[in-house]
Amino acid sequence: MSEPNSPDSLRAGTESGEQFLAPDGEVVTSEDGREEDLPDGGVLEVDVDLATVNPDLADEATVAEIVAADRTVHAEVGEPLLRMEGVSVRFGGLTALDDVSFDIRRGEILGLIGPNGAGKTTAFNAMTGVYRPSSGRVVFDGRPLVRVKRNQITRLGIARTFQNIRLFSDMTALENVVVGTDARHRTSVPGAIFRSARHRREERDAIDRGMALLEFVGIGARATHQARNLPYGDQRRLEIARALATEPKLLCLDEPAAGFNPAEKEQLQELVRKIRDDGFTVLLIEHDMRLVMGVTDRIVVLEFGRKIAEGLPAEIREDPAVIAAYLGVPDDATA
Ligand SMILES: Nc1ncnc2c1ncn2[C@@H]1O[C@H](COP(=O)(O)OP(=O)(O)OP(=O)(O)O)[C@@H](O)[C@H]1O
Repeated sequence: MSEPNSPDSLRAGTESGEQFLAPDGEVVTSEDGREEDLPDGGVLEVDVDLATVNPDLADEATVAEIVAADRTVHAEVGEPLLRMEGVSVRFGGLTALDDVSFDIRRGEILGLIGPNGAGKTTAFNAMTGVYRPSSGRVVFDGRPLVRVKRNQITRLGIARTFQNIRLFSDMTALENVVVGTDARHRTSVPGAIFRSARHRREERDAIDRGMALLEFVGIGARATHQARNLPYGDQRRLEIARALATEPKLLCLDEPAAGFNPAEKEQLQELVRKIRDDGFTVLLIEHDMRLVMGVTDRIVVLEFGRKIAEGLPAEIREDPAVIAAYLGVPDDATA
């Protein structure tokens, strides 16, 4: 499903009527294409004095340490974190995903590729709780997702970015990220209103972590810029920072390089590697084959809703079924 790539797509909910997960895990409906409201009636007050932000954030190792997720993950590194087990998704008479099985292993960057209409987005939606499989199941960190509501997915540890950038466009970059860290806060609404010591501490931590996240993705200097005024590439980075703010066990990136020039794609590769090296597991759906081949640890290939190949990038590149599926794609795009 191709998406517009202009900054105009910054406005949330441009896919009319579609529901999506807000950073606090609530389901937000944006039927009329307007920006979504603040979660929980605007409890959030982010009034940031950057002078108070941790000076240690100039140090890359400290930044990486703050950004790393503080979560218990049951899967060991290299073991399956998410399992697609014989998943089929049907829309009326159309089988968009047909008995598809594969694993995403903890600590890897898995690429999910395939020609247009192959079922990538459908698979992505099945594993992020947007679609319930017609048959088969998705198991995430040992827990079947069958009865999990969409608004629990973020809390369970799956974060995603969208083909169509979705940010709080009137908020600053830092505020956008702090909203994401807020998804993991434990303070009650009364706690927030009376600004309890715990709430103040959480707020300070959230701002520290928010700044670290912005540094991590390379836009620390733009912390106080309104999201709508950021260059397109920085908006994409901000989306990734916001997803990381929820401390996900699995980060799903849906065509993060859409609209990027070659230099930006190169930088994105570096960022995705850095995210993996910081202990996150990454699923990458991406059309740009050069980027996919250059950054992923393993690749799963779909065609007409079926898995036709799975393996290391070098194996996938040589796979006759994959080559046949991509016939017509110019050589330089697959190099
Ligand atoms: N909500 C829907 N209702 C009906 N058909 C759908 C729906 N979503 C996807 N499809 C169909 O399912 C098939 C797989 O679509 P999907 O978007 O998952 O493919 P994709 O690999 O992500 O494609 P692209 O690379 O173009 O984004 C296509 O034939 C598509 O038209």
